[in-house]
Amino acid sequence: MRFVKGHGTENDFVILPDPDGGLDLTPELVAWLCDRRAGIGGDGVLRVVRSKAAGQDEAAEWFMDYRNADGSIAEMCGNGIRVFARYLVDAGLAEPGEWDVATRAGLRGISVGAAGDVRVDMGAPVLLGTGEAELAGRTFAGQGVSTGNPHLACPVDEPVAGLDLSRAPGFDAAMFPEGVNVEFFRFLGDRHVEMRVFERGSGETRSCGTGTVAVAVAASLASGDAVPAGEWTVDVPGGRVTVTLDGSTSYLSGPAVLVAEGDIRPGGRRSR
Ligand SMILES: N[C@@H](CCC[C@H](N)C(=O)O)C(=O)O
Repeated sequence: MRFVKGHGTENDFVILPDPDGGLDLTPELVAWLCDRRAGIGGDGVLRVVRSKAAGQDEAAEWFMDYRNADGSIAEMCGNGIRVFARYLVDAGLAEPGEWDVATRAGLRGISVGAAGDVRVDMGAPVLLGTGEAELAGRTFAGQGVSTGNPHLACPVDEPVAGLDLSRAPGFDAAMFPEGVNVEFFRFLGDRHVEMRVFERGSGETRSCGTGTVAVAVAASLASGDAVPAGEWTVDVPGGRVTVTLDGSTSYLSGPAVLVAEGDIRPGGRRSR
């Protein structure tokens, strides 16, 4: 089985080319692939499959089958879809330009050149109301936002580097019955924030694209904007992305890098 390894602001993925949909991608296989000691290592898996073969929206030729590191399925991945697009162009499966990718959250518009950053139209964020996260005995108020998947974006006054994200934050399961990705963000300047994230199904990661959009929305509201708006610079442990909120949709721009490729030996899986 071939694989490619890539990342977007160090949110890293194992990419599995499976154009005709023949791969039986079990949760156990995903967890092993993402294991940083026994497998290849990654925050998630991107299976690259034709929409037709996956029973998805054929308005887009390709479907991003995204899985979290624990094997669970998520609707959308903002860094993953940019890496997915970079892979398609690199592999000669798509031309540089503008086209859609199908995801479980619907079609997403890609803008990709022959090299460099990739921009994705992330769609219109949906406000989910306010909630609370518990972290290391402290309670943080946050803004719930859906960017195709659920987020709780919590403003803090201190540098985010000092927060203890070694354990999953607590949250209101009645508000987020399917779980939630929790972000903590601090203002650094005019429409400029830093954030850290604890992702549902993957733990703390060095970036989360859908989370950066949720944070931009929450930061805009916290700034007094009646409607989330503006171009936001979001610093994450793995780099920097730009989020643009234009009232009707949102855009995420940032690096998408392929770093390795090779063959997977499923026989290398350890039996417990
Ligand atoms: N890292 C991703 C988000 C991946 C899915 C998330 N963990 C979930 O379960 O919703 C991103 O870049 O958006």
